[in-house]
Amino acid sequence: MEDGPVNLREFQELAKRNLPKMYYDYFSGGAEDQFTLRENVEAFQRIMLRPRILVDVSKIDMSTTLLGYNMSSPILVAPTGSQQLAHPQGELATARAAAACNTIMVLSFASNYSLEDVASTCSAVRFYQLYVRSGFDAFCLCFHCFITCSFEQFLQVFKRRDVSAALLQRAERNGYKAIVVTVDTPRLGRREADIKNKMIMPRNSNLEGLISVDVNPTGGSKLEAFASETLDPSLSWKDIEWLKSITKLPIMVKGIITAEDARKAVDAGVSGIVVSNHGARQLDYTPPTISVLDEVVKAVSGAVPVLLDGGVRRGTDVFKALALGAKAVMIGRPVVYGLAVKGEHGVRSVIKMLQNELELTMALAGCPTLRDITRNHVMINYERPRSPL
Ligand SMILES: Cc1cc2nc3c(=O)[nH]c(=O)nc-3n(C[C@H](O)[C@H](O)[C@H](O)COP(=O)(O)O)c2cc1C
Ligand SMILES: CCCCC(=O)C(=O)O
Repeated sequence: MEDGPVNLREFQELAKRNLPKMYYDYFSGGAEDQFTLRENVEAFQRIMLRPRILVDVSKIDMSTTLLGYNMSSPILVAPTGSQQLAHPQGELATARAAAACNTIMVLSFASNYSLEDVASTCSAVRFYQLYVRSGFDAFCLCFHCFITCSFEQFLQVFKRRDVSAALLQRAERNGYKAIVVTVDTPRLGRREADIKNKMIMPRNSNLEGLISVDVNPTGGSKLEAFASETLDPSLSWKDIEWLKSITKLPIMVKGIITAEDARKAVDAGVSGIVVSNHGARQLDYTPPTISVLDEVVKAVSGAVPVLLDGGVRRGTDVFKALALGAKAVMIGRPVVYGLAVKGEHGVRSVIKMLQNELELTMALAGCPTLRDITRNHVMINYERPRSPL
């Protein structure tokens, strides 16, 4: 008999028992009615598998590459903020676990440990997730925009560049291999549990010395207050161009769920796209990510790798995403639950569990390598099943 949780859902139940309600609600919650939160998971359950038989599956190879970096399987760690609320070792533990599993961790802009601390804790390949932020704390001069923009536009651009540029430089210096720009968060989604709980705003080491944010101590969610002072709602496609101009690192965009935006992203010269609705924490009633993967993959037509996150809880879910054209998937909440249950060891167990499930799925579906997984291995019915009553 196995000890401890045997699947990712059981990790969630244990995490719920281990964590204070405020923190569990923050990690598990979604926006408003949480319709998309449920759908992200349930949409996977409306896709059936079409296994092929009598294929030699005595050896299964799950290894792959992303932007030229080797990975043991197509499962990455998504950026999630404030991991110290789950475990004192926070992002350090997650980074070590990702390294041990030979996968890539995307470190959140909203991490508690600094990107330097995380870099020095392990030598694995890491990406850095960036929110482009606003604020007037320090200025850097940009003559190009001074000449080409109105004064108002100039100030707009001016005010958000310094901190983002500083973070990019630090990411480069500390060996991060790509920048993942999150583009679905011009403002924070309305997370009602956080409002009720008066969610705290934990320490953000990356921003220390760069900005000081005045978070209203009497309001609802402090995280929301922090976000409204920190995130830049004027971010637009031209800023992707600017980011590209100030870093040599490849830039991926995270938060695309339409073919139209996927085409724009390719035109803007990004190196990868993450189909994501931010784990249903931003705009409620967006479609579940797995249901729009197909349209994004078609629009991109192989120009850049397409990743997916949102609701991936089973090896079969990973398989379904790959069958629909994803190069890899990312997991958000399950990692945090693993962290809350058993720190680094818990995160390792979560990643390994999903990898083992994927390996078994590939064997049972007659796919010895990732290349063997095709569109013909899935059957889709995105209609919500009717209640039998
Ligand atoms: C607690 C929490 C914090 C998150 N913080 C960030 C963040 O700082 N930056 C970001 O781009 N996405 C963030 N996300 C979104 C995740 O990167 C990812 O898109 C999402 O969690 C995937 O869905 P899943 O949790 O169902 O796997 C966060 C998600 C959660 C649950
Ligand atoms: C402003 C930081 C927000 C972190 C985040 O992205 C999330 O909680 O979903």
